[in-house]
Amino acid sequence: MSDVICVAIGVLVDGEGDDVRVLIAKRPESGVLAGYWEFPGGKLEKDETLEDCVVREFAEELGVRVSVTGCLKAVRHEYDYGVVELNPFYCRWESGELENLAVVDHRWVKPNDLRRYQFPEANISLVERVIIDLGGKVALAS
Ligand SMILES: Nc1nc2c([nH]c(=O)n2[C@@H]2O[C@H](COP(=O)(O)OP(=O)(O)OP(=O)(O)O)[C@@H](O)[C@H]2O)c(=O)[nH]1
Ligand SMILES: [Mg+2]
Repeated sequence: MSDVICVAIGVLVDGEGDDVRVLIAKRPESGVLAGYWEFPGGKLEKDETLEDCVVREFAEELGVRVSVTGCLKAVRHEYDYGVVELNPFYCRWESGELENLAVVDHRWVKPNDLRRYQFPEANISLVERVIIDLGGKVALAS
């Protein structure tokens, strides 16, 4: 089996309660998974921790400094170009203005609206997890 491609991605969260929003970014219209929406991130470099990787990717792709506040369960997915392991982290904004440096668009979306965007197949369970974590509560009958 070929090597697993190790990737760190960040779920940048802003606001709380009914105002909570998550940042998503659109991949370039050419290359792997062209035009899909994603959580910013990228491939782990040599001698780098997953947390350092996600912080570096936000700086490179969107020009902002973030910090890691938590982690989510890793997901493995087999694409035709190889097996990708996504290592997701919750992040918060620290400084800088968002710019589309290596993405073509970005949006702040309500967790429940994440399902309206086309994410890579590997992200499906992660999107559901984020919706639950960020308050996608089910109303309980009393
Ligand atoms: N960034 C990111 N990559 C994802 C997500 N979901 C997912 O399957 N991937 C896959 O993870 C792999 C690596 O991500 P990437 O293309 O962002 O890597 P990168 O920033 O280092 O880009 P580069 O290789 O052009 O330098 C790709 O195969 C991509 O399709 C996601 O939500 N965010
Ligand atoms: Mg990337």
